[in-house]
Amino acid sequence: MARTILLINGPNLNLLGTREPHIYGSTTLDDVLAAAQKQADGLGITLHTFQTNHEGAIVDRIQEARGNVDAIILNPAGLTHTGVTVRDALLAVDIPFVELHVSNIHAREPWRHHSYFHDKAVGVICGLGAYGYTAALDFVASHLKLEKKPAP
Ligand SMILES: O=C1C[C@@](O)(C(=O)O)C[C@@H](O)[C@@H]1O
Repeated sequence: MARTILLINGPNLNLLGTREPHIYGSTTLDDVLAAAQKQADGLGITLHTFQTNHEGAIVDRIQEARGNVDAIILNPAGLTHTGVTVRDALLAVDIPFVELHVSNIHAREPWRHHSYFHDKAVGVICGLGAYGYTAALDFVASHLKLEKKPAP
């Protein structure tokens, strides 16, 4: 069972709730994070959250997580379709992660169908709206079986 979880939200997700609400809904990122924190408290786990509009900052945050985070929940946002460096960082630190999208990327433009993460993710959640964050946290906290890894 994962004890410390890092939730990362990529570019433009700071605008969740006001950004294209017909696609992403009206729940704000603050709402999502408050609900996730409450859920984590109930599950008895530590939740760290991080949002940035900068790819390199995500790489830095993933590197910092090495050795002190059990699992990552990642909404890579637009970097889903371009983010080789974020993929490389996840593989480098070897922390299991769930890929999450608020919208169903497979029902959208063809270029959104490709993800640089899906083949390495433990699982992919997409199209469940803000509930996807609840589902991801519940899965990671309660169901993800973690193998003990030797310290780097
Ligand atoms: O910014 C985003 C958000 C997204 O990751 C989602 O949560 O549905 C889907 C991406 O294609 C898009 O670029």
